[in-house]
Amino acid sequence: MTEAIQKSLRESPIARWTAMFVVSMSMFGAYYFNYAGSSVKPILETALGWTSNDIGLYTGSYGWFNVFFLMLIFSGIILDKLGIRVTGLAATAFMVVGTALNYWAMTSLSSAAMITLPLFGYIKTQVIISCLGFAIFGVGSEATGITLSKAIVKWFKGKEMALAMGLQMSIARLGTALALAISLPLAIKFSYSTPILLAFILMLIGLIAFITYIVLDKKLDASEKNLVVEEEEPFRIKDIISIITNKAFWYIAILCVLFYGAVFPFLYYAPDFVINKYHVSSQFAGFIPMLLPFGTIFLTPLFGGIYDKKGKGATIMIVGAILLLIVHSFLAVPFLNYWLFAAVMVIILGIAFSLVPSAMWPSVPKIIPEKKLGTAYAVIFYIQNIGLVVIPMLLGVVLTASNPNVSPNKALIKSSIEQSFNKVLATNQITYKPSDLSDAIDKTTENVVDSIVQTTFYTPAPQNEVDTAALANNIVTNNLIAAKQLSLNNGSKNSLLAMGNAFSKATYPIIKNEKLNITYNYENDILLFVLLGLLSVVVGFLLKLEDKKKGYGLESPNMK
Ligand SMILES: NCCCC[C@H](N)C(=O)NCC(=O)O
Repeated sequence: MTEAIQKSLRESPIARWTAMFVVSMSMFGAYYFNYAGSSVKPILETALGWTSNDIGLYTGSYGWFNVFFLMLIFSGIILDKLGIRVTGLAATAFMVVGTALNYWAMTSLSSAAMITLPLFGYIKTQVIISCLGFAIFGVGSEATGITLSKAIVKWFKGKEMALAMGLQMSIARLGTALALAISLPLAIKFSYSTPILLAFILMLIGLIAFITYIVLDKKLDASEKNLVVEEEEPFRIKDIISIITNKAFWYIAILCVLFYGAVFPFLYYAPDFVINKYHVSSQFAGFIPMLLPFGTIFLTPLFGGIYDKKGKGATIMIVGAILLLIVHSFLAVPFLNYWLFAAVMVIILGIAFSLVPSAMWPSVPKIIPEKKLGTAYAVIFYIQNIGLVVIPMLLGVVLTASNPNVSPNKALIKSSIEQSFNKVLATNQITYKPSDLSDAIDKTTENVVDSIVQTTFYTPAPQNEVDTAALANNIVTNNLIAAKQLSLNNGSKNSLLAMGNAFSKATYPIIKNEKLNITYNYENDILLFVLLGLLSVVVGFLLKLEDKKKGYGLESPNMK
C-alpha cells in the first residue's frame, strides 16, 4: 500500500481548507437571505401594501416549522443517522425551494388577493405563501448550519477546528453584511423583488457548492478506508438521552440562548434605541448597529485561532459574557447619551459577539461524541430559536408597559376609521352584518395603530407630541378617497375587510407625512439585556467548573 493511499485527506491542508470554503458557500447565501427581507421593509410597505403586521409575521415565519413542528430536532437526528451528504443536500435543496416559493409569491401573486385561514384570520394570500416559503427556507438554513458544523468537525478534529468554524461564520456574516449593504439600494434601483432574486441565485450557488463538497467528502472517506480509524457505534435514538442528561451540554445551550438573546434582539431595536437615547438622526441610525456584524467577520476567526493554539475555551466564553454585561450596563446609564459612546459600545459588543461563538461551537465536540453531534447542535439551535421568538416578544411587552403615554390614541383612530367605513357604506347604500363591520373596523384599527408604532420606530421627526387627532382627520379624508376607488357592491365580510385593507394601505403614506415623534424610553428593555448578560456570566462560570470536574478539556488547545 502506498503512502498516498494510507494518508487521510484530512492531513492535506489544501484539501481541508478547500472543503471548508466550498461547504461554507451555502451559509453565505442563507445569512444573506435572512437579512434581505427585513432590509427592504419600507419598499414592501409601499410597493405591495404589506402592513407592519404582515412584515412581522413574515420575519417570524423563519422559525415556524423548526420550532412548532420540531423540524430542527428531526434535522439533527437525520444528520446523525443518514450523514452529512444526504442531510446537507436535502437542506440546501430546501433553501432553494423555500426561496423560489417566496420569490414566486412576491412577484406572481396579486397583493390584493385575500384568504381566511384558521389561526391567521383574514390575510393576504401573498403574505401567507411568502411566509410558507420563508419557513421552508428556515428549515433548510438551520439544518445546513448544523450540517456544516459537523462537516468541519469531521475535517478539522485535532487540527485548526475553531479557526475553521470561525472562518465559516465569517463567510456567513459576509452574507449578512452584503444584505445590509445592498438590499435596499437594489430594491430602490430595480424592484422590491430584486434582493429576493439575488437570494435565489445565491441558494443555487450554495446547492452547487454542496454537491461539490459531496465529491470531496467521498474522497475523504475513500482516503480513510484503509486506515485504522476508531470505529464509532452508529447513532441510536436513545443517544438523545445521554445528550440531554449532560450538564455541560445544558450550560452551553443555556449560555447560547441567553447570549444570542441579548445580541440579535438588541440589533433589532438598536436603530430606534440610538435615535431615542443618543439623538442620532434617523438617516444614520442604522450605521451604528451595522458596526457589529462587520467587526465579527475579522475577529471570530482570530479568536478561533487563539482557542486552537492556546485553549481557554471556557475562559473565552466568560470574557465574552462579561463584555456583554459591561456593554448593556453602560448603555443603561441615563446620562451617558453621546452617540460616539453608543458606537464604541457596539464595537465592544462586536468583540463579545466574536469571542463567545468562536469558543462555543468548537467546544460542543469536546463534550459530545461525533456520532451525536448533529442532534446536539440541533437541540442547542432549537433552544436558541425558542429564545429568539420569546425574548423580542418580552421586549415589546416591556417597552409598551414602560411607555404608557407615547402610544397612539387608539380610540381616536378607531373612531375615525368607523366614520370612514360608515360614510362609504351609507353613500353607496351597502347593507352589511353589524358584527362583520365591527370585526373589519377592529382589524383595520389594529393595522393602522401597528403601522404608526412601527413607522415611528424608524422615522421620528422634529415634533414634540403625537398628533393623533390630525392623523385621525387625515385618515377619514384620505381613506374615503381610497375607498371610493373600490368597487364595493356588497357588504360581505370579505369586502368589508378588503375595504379595511385599502384603508390601512392608504394610511401608510399619511403616517409617514404626519412625521410623528414618539420618544421611547428603552431603560427597562436594556435592563432586561443586563439581566441576560449577568446570567450569561454565571452560566459561563458554571460551565468552567463543570469542565474542571469532568475534564472535557475546554481549556486545552484543539490542535494536537
Ligand atoms: N439569523 C441567524 C441565523 C442563525 C443560525 C444559527 N442558529 C446560529 O445561531 N448560528 C451561529 C451564529 O453565530 O450565527
